Amino acid sequence: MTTAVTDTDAQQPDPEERPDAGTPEPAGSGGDPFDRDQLPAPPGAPLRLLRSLLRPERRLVVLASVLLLLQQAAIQAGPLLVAIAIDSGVPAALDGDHGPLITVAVLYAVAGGASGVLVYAFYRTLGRACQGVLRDLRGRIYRQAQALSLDFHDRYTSGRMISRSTSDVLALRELLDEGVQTLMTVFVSIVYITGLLLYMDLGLGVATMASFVPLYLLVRSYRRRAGAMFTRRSTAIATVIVKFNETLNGIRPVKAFRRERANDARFDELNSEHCRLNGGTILEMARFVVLSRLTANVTLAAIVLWSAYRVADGDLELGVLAAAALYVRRLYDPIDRFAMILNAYASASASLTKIAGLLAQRPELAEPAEPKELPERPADAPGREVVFDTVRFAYRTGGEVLPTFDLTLAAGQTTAVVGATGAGKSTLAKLLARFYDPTDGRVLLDGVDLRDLANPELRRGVVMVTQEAFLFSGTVAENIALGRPDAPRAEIEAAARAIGAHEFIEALPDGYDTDVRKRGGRISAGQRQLVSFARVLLADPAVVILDEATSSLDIPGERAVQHAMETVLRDRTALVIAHRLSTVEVADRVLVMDAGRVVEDGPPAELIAGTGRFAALHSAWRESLV
Ligand SMILES: Nc1ncnc2c1ncn2[C@@H]1O[C@H](COP(=O)(O)OP(=O)(O)OP(=O)(O)O)[C@@H](O)[C@H]1O
Repeated sequence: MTTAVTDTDAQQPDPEERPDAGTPEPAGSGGDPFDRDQLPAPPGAPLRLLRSLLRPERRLVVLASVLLLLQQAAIQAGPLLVAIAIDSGVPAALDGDHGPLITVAVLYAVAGGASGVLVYAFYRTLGRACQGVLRDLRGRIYRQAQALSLDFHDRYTSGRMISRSTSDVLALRELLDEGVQTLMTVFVSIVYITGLLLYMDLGLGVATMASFVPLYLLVRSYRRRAGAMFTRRSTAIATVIVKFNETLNGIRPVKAFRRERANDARFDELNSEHCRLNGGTILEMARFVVLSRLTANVTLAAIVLWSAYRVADGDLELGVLAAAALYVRRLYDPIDRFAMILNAYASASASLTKIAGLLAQRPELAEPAEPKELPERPADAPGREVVFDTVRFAYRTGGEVLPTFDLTLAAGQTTAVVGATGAGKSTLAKLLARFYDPTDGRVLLDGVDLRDLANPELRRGVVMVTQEAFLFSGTVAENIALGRPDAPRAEIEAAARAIGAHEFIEALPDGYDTDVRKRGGRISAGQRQLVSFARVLLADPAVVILDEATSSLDIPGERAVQHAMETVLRDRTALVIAHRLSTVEVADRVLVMDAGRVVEDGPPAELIAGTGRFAALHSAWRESLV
């Protein structure tokens, strides 16, 4: 994949968009899935994703399960010991034999202590496994974000991507941090308690099991009602994040056009929608808590009453009644937390579905299975030949931009491309940089199709410098060495010197080691361009594509950039989207584009001497300079 040495796209505001807050459609229900917050994923993808995330942590999960089984065995022994104390210990003590009662008391204390230690070990072990899952998931989303093509990003927008890696991962974290532990504990305790009740008294065990039926129905209805709400809530929060991100990305136009009030109003609307949906989920939860508590209390009362009559009839021992009351209470105790867990589960499963949809996208610009090598070239060879061979291209979301395009750029030649806005200049450059693949035809570098080149080979071959030189966090030296991170300092400095950036870099607080994002490391637009040119010089690609900045710099700044640009273009094949007369004048060849076609092509002097569009453009340019 071609390296964009400087990247403006990351800073461009997203197009205005509104991912259907509150009205989610199921995936695959027609229309462009990119208009919705949820991309379609193959059936069962969320579950497969979860399994694949858990697989590397399976040892920890098994260990945690064993610890939980032991801990629950210890804690659930309590009521049984109480029953033994009441039914055997107390009568023996009344007869003067205190042994059984003391033994039971000691066992109770030991079980309590062991349960404490085991629960700590269980939380620690499962916590480690969950952290591993989340780390893996964040890594996958990040790698996927980088792997997917520009075409994907144009449509998906960075706000949604951020929402996937923040609020959606957070939803999963909430489930994993607490929910899973509670869920496992509840499940194991149900098994133990039911088993113990059945062991102590068959009738009690069966009655308790029967009481699960209404609870199960309640849980099922809650899940059904809350599930849809959670999907809508998670879409609504994604919309809030998208809006926030868009405003921050476009903070300059926001200020320039005084959009603050209008943005506030729109943000309030989205924020309120999220709050409304959040309120709805809370109400659902309250309903569930009330109904489930009612069911639990009625069941408990019924079981105690029935058991009391059986004790009175001599059919049941008093100790067993006490133990049964304790067990049934324990059984229903986590019911409140259960609602929270179900919430966390619904929220996490909505998020997991969205993440699975994103991860299911296949990068369109895949690396070739059998990459080809570029032909050897002498060290002093001036670049490589570029051929657009019957290329046609249409963006996914628009009509054809380049209808059947043929063009050869000779090795070492600098070609300036000019033309009206929307003529297709940037599209041409992006095809050469392999940000996109042609819809039809081929782009060849020294006779090799760009699609057949492995990423490192392509990176050595073609580099594109976009308009606003983007600096990544890190030092100036690291920024220059972006295309060759292992370059020695001497070479980094040599590149900076050749470009004319050395002096200003030396004048920074820490010279080449100045962090560009820290105080004192602020670098002007012209200086950023010089750094990005030094980057290209150090990466030394055979072909360089330059999208010249339209913003005018001051005259000394412009001269410095012009000089640096000439250094970068020397001895390579260059395609420059030119906005300055001085650039066009140093080119070997000028292409005038109109509606995706080359309408004039020739050396600048020849075109200027003619009567075509470039001659007219050129004289208008000259007049504007006078
Ligand atoms: N990501 C995209 N998705 C859909 N259509 C696009 C996309 N980018 C550009 N286009 C369309 O392709 C056509 C050519 O655009 P392109 O950016 O190549 O023109 P340009 O000559 O570079 O214009 P400018 O000088 O304004 O940058 C335009 O009609 C534009 O609307």
